[in-house]
Amino acid sequence: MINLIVDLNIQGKSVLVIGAGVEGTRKVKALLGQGCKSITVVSNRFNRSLLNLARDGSIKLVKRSIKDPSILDEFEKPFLVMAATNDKALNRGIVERAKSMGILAYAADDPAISDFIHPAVINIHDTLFIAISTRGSSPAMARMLRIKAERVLKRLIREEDIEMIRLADYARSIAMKHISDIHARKDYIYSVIRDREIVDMLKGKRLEEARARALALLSSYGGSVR
Ligand SMILES: C[C@@]1(CC(=O)O)c2cc3[nH]c(cc4nc(cc5[nH]c(cc(n2)[C@H]1CCC(=O)O)[C@@](C)(CC(=O)O)[C@@H]5CCC(=O)O)C(CC(=O)O)=C4CCC(=O)O)c(CCC(=O)O)c3CC(=O)O
Ligand SMILES: NC(=O)C1=CN([C@@H]2O[C@H](COP(=O)(O)OP(=O)(O)OC[C@H]3O[C@@H](n4cnc5c(N)ncnc54)[C@H](O)[C@@H]3O)[C@@H](O)[C@H]2O)C=CC1
Repeated sequence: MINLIVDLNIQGKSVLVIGAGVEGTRKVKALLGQGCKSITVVSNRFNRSLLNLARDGSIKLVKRSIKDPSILDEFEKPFLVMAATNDKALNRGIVERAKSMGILAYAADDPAISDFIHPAVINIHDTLFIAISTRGSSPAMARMLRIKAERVLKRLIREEDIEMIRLADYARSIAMKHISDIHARKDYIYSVIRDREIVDMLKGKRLEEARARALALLSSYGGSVR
């Protein structure tokens, strides 16, 4: 299997999750922080944690014993369908039907037919995300290597690197407006992230000073902000 690793943006999109057991619940929880327009869960039973999420309005539950993939026709066309029942044939049928309707589709038990799989993710301060995928060969190894890599990466990637990501985000948004040449913008960004003074300021948590220095560097690349 060959997959293109991407970082999927589902903000403002509607998602339909089918099957609300252990995996379905995990998928719903992963979707919660993604700013989806709606998360609808269809299943013949629901656990306490999903019932609570439905009560506070975070998700919508539809209790239904599903016979076949035509269940999809009963809903407004979502952006993404995630099949997570423990019935492999049903999951496969749902994915096939969703695909034929032009909907992005995933089955928790079938990486070969899914449009994507979930890698193991190292989340560093909600700013840097490192994905580890074995492309379906061994989820357990993806998890184990995630834990191993986490120990090393959390030492290697320091707080000032994370602060630098935030500063570079600020610097490049300014550069987009004030430096017209793309090559000059690139040189400018590298001058910011390699600047010893800025690195020291970030280490010392002097964030305002670091921003000011980043702004001052603009003038050497044809831009200036008054
Ligand atoms: C294809 C994929 C589809 C997808 O879900 O996207 C998939 C499929 C399946 N997983 C199964 C089992 C397990 N999954 C885990 C754990 C994780 N599974 C994840 C991803 C993926 N799992 C995708 C491939 C990713 C890749 O290859 O790299 C992780 C990385 C990310 C996440 O899910 O968030 C997360 C770790 C997160 C973390 O800790 O960092 C464990 C370990 C444990 O629980 O301790 C086990 C038991 C041991 C084992 O089987 O390895 C089975 C049932 C097999 C059966 O019936 O026996 C299937 C179905 C099948 O393969 O048919
Ligand atoms: N992606 C991953 O990391 C993993 C995937 N899996 C796979 O995910 C699948 C689901 O596993 P679990 O969540 O542990 O199972 P589960 O038994 O906890 O949940 C299945 C859910 O689907 C519902 N369901 C089943 N048939 C239905 C129907 N016809 N109509 C309505 N609802 C129906 C059940 O009521 C239940 O809520 C399995 O096929 C398993 O192989 C399992 C472990 C990890």
